[in-house]
Amino acid sequence: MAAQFWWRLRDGSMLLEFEQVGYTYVGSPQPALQGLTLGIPTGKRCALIGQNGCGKTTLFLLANGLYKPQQGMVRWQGKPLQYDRASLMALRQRVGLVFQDPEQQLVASTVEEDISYGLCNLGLPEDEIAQRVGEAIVAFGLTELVDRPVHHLSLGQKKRVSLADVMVMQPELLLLDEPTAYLDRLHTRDLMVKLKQIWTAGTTILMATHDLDLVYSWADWVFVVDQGKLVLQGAPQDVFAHRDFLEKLHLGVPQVFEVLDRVEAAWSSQAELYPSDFNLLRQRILNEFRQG
Ligand SMILES: Nc1ncnc2c1ncn2[C@@H]1O[C@H](COP(=O)(O)OP(=O)(O)OP(=O)(O)O)[C@@H](O)[C@H]1O
Repeated sequence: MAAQFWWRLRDGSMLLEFEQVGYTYVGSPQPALQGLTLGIPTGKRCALIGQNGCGKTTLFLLANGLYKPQQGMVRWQGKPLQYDRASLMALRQRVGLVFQDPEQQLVASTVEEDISYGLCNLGLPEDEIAQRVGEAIVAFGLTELVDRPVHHLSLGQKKRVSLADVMVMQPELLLLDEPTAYLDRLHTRDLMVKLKQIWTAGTTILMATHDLDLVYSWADWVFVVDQGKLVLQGAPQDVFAHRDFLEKLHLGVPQVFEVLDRVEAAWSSQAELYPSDFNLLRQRILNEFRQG
C-alpha cells in the first residue's frame, strides 16, 4: 500500500532516508525494525504513527546515529551515514532528538547548564555559547527557571527544557518522541505554537505520537509503521481515508473522520439529500480541522 503514494515524494528532496533497515535488540526474539524503507521530505511536518512497540523509538535512535542498522542503511541528504566519532557529532548537530521521557535528556544540574551542555561539547567560543543559550532561554520561556535545579521542575517544564536543549543546536531535522504525552491542554497548545515557529523557521519535523487528532490537524505527511515496517504513508487526508486498514492495526482514525462517516451514513439514508452536497460539506469540515 505504501507504494501508491511514493510518486508524490519524488519531486521533493529527502533529508533522511531509511533503506531496508533492520534492527533487532540483543536477546529479543523479534526484530524491532525489519526492512523499513522511508524518506523524510525536506521542510515537511511529518507524523509517525503505529501501535506501542512497532519500532518508532528505535527508528529515532537509528536516525541520529545512536544505533547502527544491522541490515540496510540510513542516508542523510543522499549520503550513507558514517559511524565514526566526528561524523556522528556532525550528524547530531543536524538531527536533534527529543526523548519521550525528559529524564533521559536532561544531564546538568541547572536549566542554563543543561541548555549549554551540547554547545560546550562542540567546543564553541564562550561568547557564542552565552549568546545562543540566552536566546534559547528567552525563546522557550525559561527566564524564570534559569537557575533552578532541573530535578525541581514539573514534567511540562522539563519537556520545555528538553526541546530548548535540542533547538539550541540549530538542527535541520527535529525528531520528537511523543512530545505531548502527559502534557495538559494548555501546555500542548503552547508546544504546538512553538513547533509552528520552529517549522516556519525552516526545520523539518518528525513527530511520533498516538494522538491522531493532532496528527490530522498538524502534519503534512504521515508514516504508518507496523511491526517494524512502513505499511502506509501519505498526506493525512489520504492516509486516514484507509479507515478499515487502520482499524485492523488497532489505530483507528481521528475523531473528525469517525463523526463524518457516521453523518454520511445518516445522510445517505435521506432521499432528498444529495451525496455530492455531503462531499462538499465533508471537505469543508476536514479543512477546518487543519491548523494551516
Ligand atoms: N532495549 C531494548 N531491549 C530489548 N528490546 C527492546 C529494547 N527497546 C525496545 N525493544 C523492543 O523493540 C520493539 C520496538 O520498540 P520501540 O520502543 O522502538 O517501539 P515504539 O513504537 O517506540 O513503542 P511505544 O509506542 O510504546 O513507545 C518492541 O518490541 C520493544 O519491546
